[in-house]
Amino acid sequence: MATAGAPRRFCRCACFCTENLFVARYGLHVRFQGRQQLLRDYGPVLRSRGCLSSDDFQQLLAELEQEVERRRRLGQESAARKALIASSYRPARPDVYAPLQDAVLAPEFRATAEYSASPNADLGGLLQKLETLSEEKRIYRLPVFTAAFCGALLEELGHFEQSDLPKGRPNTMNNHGVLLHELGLDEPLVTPLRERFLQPLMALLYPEYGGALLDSHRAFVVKYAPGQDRELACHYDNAELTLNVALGKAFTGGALYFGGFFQAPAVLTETLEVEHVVGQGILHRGGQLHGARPLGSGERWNLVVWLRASTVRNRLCPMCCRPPCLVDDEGFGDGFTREEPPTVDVCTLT
Ligand SMILES: O=C(O)CCC(=O)C(=O)O
Ligand SMILES: [Fe+2]
Repeated sequence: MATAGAPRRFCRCACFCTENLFVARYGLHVRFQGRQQLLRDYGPVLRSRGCLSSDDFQQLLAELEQEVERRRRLGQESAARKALIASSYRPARPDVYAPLQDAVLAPEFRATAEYSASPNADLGGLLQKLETLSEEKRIYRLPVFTAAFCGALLEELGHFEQSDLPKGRPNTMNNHGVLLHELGLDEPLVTPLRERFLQPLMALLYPEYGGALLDSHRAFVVKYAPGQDRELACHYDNAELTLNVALGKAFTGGALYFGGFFQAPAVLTETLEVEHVVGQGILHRGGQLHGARPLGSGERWNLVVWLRASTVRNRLCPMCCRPPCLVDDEGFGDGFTREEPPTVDVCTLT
């Protein structure tokens, strides 16, 4: 039976501080446990990518040690930024922080979610309402937000960016953008979006990836602009499922590309290229390898929601592919829990 009241504690996996450290200069994700291990595991590939002198290696070591330190402090620093923003930031668009109104959602999105939650819904019926970008890769697209809401959100995010408040990085590969929970947008916007609209859809589309059991998320906006991040290397997400919505602005280039599935047998799959359509969201499995082509001109802002199901990830951490070694964390952490989610006790009122 559900125990009402006590907020759930979420955790991360200890591998966060040792695995998947991204070295942009050499286009490589590495595991890092110290100098000897790095040399042993990555010496040849690092040399082939230009890490030649002992100075190069020394610099790489220093960067990795710094990144490990940053990751160790991340949860606490993020909570401190959130508190500071809550106490001193004045939004340009307070309307964006209102509890999720149906009017900000594209009518097609509302109708699709409503259909998915209806008793007779099935996958075939849902697929008729989505654009299938790849049947084999199970990648779909549909309108999510109205153009007016995308504009309002961009205005608000731009205003926050201009402020002198501290900003967290969206993830370990993107350097520019905004973490929506730090801005206070999880409770009014992202959590209801996940619970009321995304979950019914994901339950039909990806049942074996926890689509019906989503219980947390990490939501952020990535920003690409000349002189800032321009592209994103191929990766998989720390998520069971992902929603990626194009918010604008005007830009050329920056298409997403999708390869095979992480850890799937290396079959020859063709790369799929997807152009962005403002207001529309792409749905994919977190383990689908993907990246972003270089931006040509303009600015590209996308809302990315990494959707997590503790029941699935508690068994196997998607980043280290081992049973997670749990470390208590702030907020939703990385979506792991020490217990299975409470089952809801359904009372029938007669
Ligand atoms: O550039 C994008 O829109 C994709 C971002 C992405 O894949 C991620 O942040 O996980
Ligand atoms: Fe991603």
